[in-house]
Amino acid sequence: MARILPVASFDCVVFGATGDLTMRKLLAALYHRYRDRQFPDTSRIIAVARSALETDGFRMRAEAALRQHVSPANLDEETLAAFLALVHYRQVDALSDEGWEALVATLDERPGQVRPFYLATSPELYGPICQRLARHGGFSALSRVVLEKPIGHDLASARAINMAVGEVLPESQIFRIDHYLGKETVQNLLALRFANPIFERLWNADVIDHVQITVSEVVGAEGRVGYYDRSGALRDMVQNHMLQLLCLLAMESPISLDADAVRDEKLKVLRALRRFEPHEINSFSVRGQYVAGAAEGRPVPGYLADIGSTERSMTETFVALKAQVNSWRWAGVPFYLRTGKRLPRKMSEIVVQFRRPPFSVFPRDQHDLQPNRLLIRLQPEEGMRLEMMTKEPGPGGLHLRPTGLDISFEKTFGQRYPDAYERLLMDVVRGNPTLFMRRDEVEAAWDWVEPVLHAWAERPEAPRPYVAGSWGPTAAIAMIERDGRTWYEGIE
Ligand SMILES: NC(=O)C1=CN([C@@H]2O[C@H](COP(=O)(O)OP(=O)(O)OC[C@H]3O[C@@H](n4cnc5c(N)ncnc54)[C@H](OP(=O)(O)O)[C@@H]3O)[C@@H](O)[C@H]2O)C=CC1
Ligand SMILES: O=C1O[C@H](COP(=O)(O)O)[C@@H](O)[C@H](O)[C@H]1O
Repeated sequence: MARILPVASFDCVVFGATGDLTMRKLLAALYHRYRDRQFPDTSRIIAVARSALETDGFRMRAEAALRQHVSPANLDEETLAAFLALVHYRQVDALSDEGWEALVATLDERPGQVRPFYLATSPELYGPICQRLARHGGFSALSRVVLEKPIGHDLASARAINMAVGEVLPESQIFRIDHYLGKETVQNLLALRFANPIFERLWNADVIDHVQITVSEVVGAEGRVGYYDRSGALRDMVQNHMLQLLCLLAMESPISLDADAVRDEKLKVLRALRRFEPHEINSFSVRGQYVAGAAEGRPVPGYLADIGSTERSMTETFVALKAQVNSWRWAGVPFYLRTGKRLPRKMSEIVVQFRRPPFSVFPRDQHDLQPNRLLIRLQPEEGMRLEMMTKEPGPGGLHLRPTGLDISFEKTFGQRYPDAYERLLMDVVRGNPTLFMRRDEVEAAWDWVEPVLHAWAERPEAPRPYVAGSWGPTAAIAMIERDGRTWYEGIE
């Protein structure tokens, strides 16, 4: 059974409360934690945005969002009503000086509460919000500020944001969230690697041939087109989620699970990533953009139609990269990263492919020996599978075939677990930053992706088209096949 460890009473101020992230994820996350009685009734959720709303009007929106995003099995009317009673709305424009005193006065009604400020707004507002909160006396020793990803648009803007926030708060009170770090299987990577010596002994270039990380989505850019068209897949997914996964796979054992010990090791990986030279970009990266095709059996428009544009857009909705970590452990082991919208299915998977046997006693013309693979599935149905060659049971000679040793977390542990936002929000209240990104990590990640962004910006050719519902441009397949390898298309 998952143990629910209660947290202290808090006033969680959510900036960007009328936005997509709050409505789809944050309210539902807080509701679930309340339903499990993880936080007391003395807590409050103070929703903030520019929209002219009263608390009652916001509660109606919040209720509609919860009915849409919480499964009926988890939505009971009494708990819903009690949860909504904890929600309050304050109208504040982050860029004006009005409304702050009233907001701070609300917080000062309960000075002993933990004060998370969740900034679910565009990153340009992180500095102004923190500076105004400081000026109006909104921060206490129990405050923590949560910054959503991406932090900035490039290295310079990330540094500027980190600087502006760092001027008014110490690093220990800044929580840069990457919700992938809150996913069950992602945390399980630490257990897999550092609680199981059988894997750790094999975790190096002597035994591992290559690693693949795929985060594929069926959805297009719809709903968030303004943001997405300025961002693209490299900034939206690779700079943060995918590099964090790569770090957890490639890092050395931390000296403890202390937040800085873990983050120090991740930082070393980011700094060890081989930087791309401009002339290598075409060999080591592919960018694509979906055109009309199909998703889940239905026709869907292309990206340009989704963003309502008749002109070409240079925004990539797909990216594939071949990364390399310059270290003794990983020398010569490519890490292939691939992510995109409008791919055939929603799946986040890591494939660790081991080397082939150096010599086979089984005649080649009769036995196709597949390499061992460790598949780590983040979603859907979190779990792991070790693929091994086994003899088909029964008489009739020796026939080999790949078989999987499976661990499905749901089947094994059989219960609902808090999702990433639920877990990370509770970590914020506890003041535990282990699963959050430190400033230097974010900047090192930008530093690595920037040469790709620059090289793409300088090239006149648009991202390569791919049909919605396919696995991206054929150039991405060619990129890995040039190395004699193939993309793994997911556990069936
Ligand atoms: N949506 C998602 O799935 C994810 C989002 N993120 C990140 O979360 C953040 C929010 O994203 P998302 O919810 O999609 O964005 P939205 O555009 O949907 O929402 C933005 C919110 O900010 C508010 N806002 C805008 N300007 C101001 C201002 N001057 N003062 C106060 N509030 C303001 C808006 O409300 P109003 O107009 O009423 O002021 C709205 O509530 C972004 O940084 C994004 O990158 C990260 C991961 C996933
Ligand atoms: O941060 C983001 O993540 C989502 C994908 O998250 P997942 O938990 O559903 O895998 C992505 O759709 C979005 O574009 C991006 O901003």
